Amino acid sequence: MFVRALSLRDFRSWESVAIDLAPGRTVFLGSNGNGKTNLLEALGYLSSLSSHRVSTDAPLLRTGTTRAQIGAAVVNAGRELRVDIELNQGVANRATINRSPVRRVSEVLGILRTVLFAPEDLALVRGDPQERRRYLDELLTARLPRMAAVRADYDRVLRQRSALLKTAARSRQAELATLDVWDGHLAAHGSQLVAHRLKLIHELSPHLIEAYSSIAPESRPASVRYKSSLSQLPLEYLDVTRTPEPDDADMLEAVFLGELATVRAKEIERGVCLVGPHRDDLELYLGTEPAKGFASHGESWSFALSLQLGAFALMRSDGSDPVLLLDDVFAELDRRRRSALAKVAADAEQVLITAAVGEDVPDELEARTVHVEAVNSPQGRVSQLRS
Ligand SMILES: Nc1ncnc2c1ncn2[C@@H]1O[C@H](COP(=O)(O)OP(=O)(O)OP(=O)(O)O)[C@@H](O)[C@H]1O
Repeated sequence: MFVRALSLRDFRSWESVAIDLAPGRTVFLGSNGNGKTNLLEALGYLSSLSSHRVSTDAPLLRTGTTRAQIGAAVVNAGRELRVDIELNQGVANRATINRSPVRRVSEVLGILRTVLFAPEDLALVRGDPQERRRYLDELLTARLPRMAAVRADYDRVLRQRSALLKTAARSRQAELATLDVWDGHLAAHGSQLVAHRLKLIHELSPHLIEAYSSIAPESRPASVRYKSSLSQLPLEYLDVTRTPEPDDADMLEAVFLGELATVRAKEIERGVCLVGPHRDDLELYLGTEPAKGFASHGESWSFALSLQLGAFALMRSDGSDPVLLLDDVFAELDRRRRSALAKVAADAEQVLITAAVGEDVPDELEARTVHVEAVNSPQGRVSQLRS
C-alpha cells in the first residue's frame, strides 16, 4: 500500500500542509527540529491511533490550538480510501472514511498500515516490558483491527477491577461477589489477548530471526519468548515453535481464572491486579542471554531494527506491504546495518525517510527529496515545505 496524499492542520509544528506522495522512496530533509518527524508521527497516528513519542494526544495539537487534523489518501491494491482524523482538546476525537463520519475512531484502523522505525525503538530492547507489550499489541491490531476492541475491553475491565481491589484493600473487606464478576470479564478478554499475542509471536519469530541474522550475521542468534504472569500456564504454550490451536483461548481463560483465585488474597492485600497480559513481557534473547542488560549498543540497535523489519516482513506476508517509516535512523547505523536496511527499503512499496543531511541516506535508495524548514510566522514557529 502507499499514501498518495497527506494533509495536516495544526498538528505539532505544522499549521497547514498538503503533500502529494508517490510509491517508492521519499526523504524529508531538513535541519534538526524543523518538523520532519512530525510528518511521520502523523502517519503513525493514522495507522495506530497513537504516537510513538507521547502517550497522550495533547502534545500533538499545535501550541495554542484546540484541534489537530490528519488526513491521507491511501491506495491499497489499486483501491483508494480517504481517511481523516480530528484530534480535539476536551472533546472526543472524530474520524471520517471517504468523508463519511464513522461511529468509532477505531474504525479507521487497518486502512493505513505502517511500520515505523525510530530512535525511540531502542527502548524496545532496553526499556520496560510495557514498551514490548505496546509493540506486540500495535502489530496485533495492525494485522487484526478487531483486536483494538479486545484491548480496549481488557483495559476497561482492568481499570474497574483495580479500583475495586483498591477499595477492598482500604476497607479490608472485599465485595467478593462483584470481584467474581470482574474476574470473569478479565479472564475472558485477557485470554483472548494472550492467545493472539502467542499466535503473533509464533508467526513473527522466523521473520525476526532472519532479519537479525542478516543485519548482524556475526552476532549470536536472536530469539524471543513470551513471559506470562500466569504461573500455572503449561510451558509448552510459551514455546514459539508450537502451532497455536483454535481452543487455546479457552484453555488460557481456565488457567487465568484459576490463577486469579490463587492470588486473590494477595491482590486484595496489595490493591492491584497481579496477573494478566498487562504484567506480561516479550523477552528478547541473544544466544542464551537476555538482550536487556547484556546486548551491546550495536546489538541493541540491531535487535530493535529486527523487531521492526520482522513486523514488516510479517505484514508483507499477509499480502500487502505496509508503508515503511524510517525516522532519522540511517545516521545511527554502521555500514553493514545501513545496507541491510537499505535493501529492505529499496524493495518496499513505499518508504518515507527523515534525515538531517542527505549524506545520511544511502545513495542506492534513489529517493525523491522533499525539503522541510521551520519559519517564524504570526502563528509562531511553524514548519513548511521548501520548494
Ligand atoms: N504541539 C506543538 N506545537 C508546536 N510546535 C511543536 C509541537 N510539538 C513539537 N513542536 C515543534 O516541532 C519541532 C520538532 O519537530 P520534529 O520532531 O519533527 O523535528 P525533526 O525535524 O524531526 O528534528 P530532528 O532532526 O532533530 O529529529 C520542534 O521545534 C518543536 O518545538
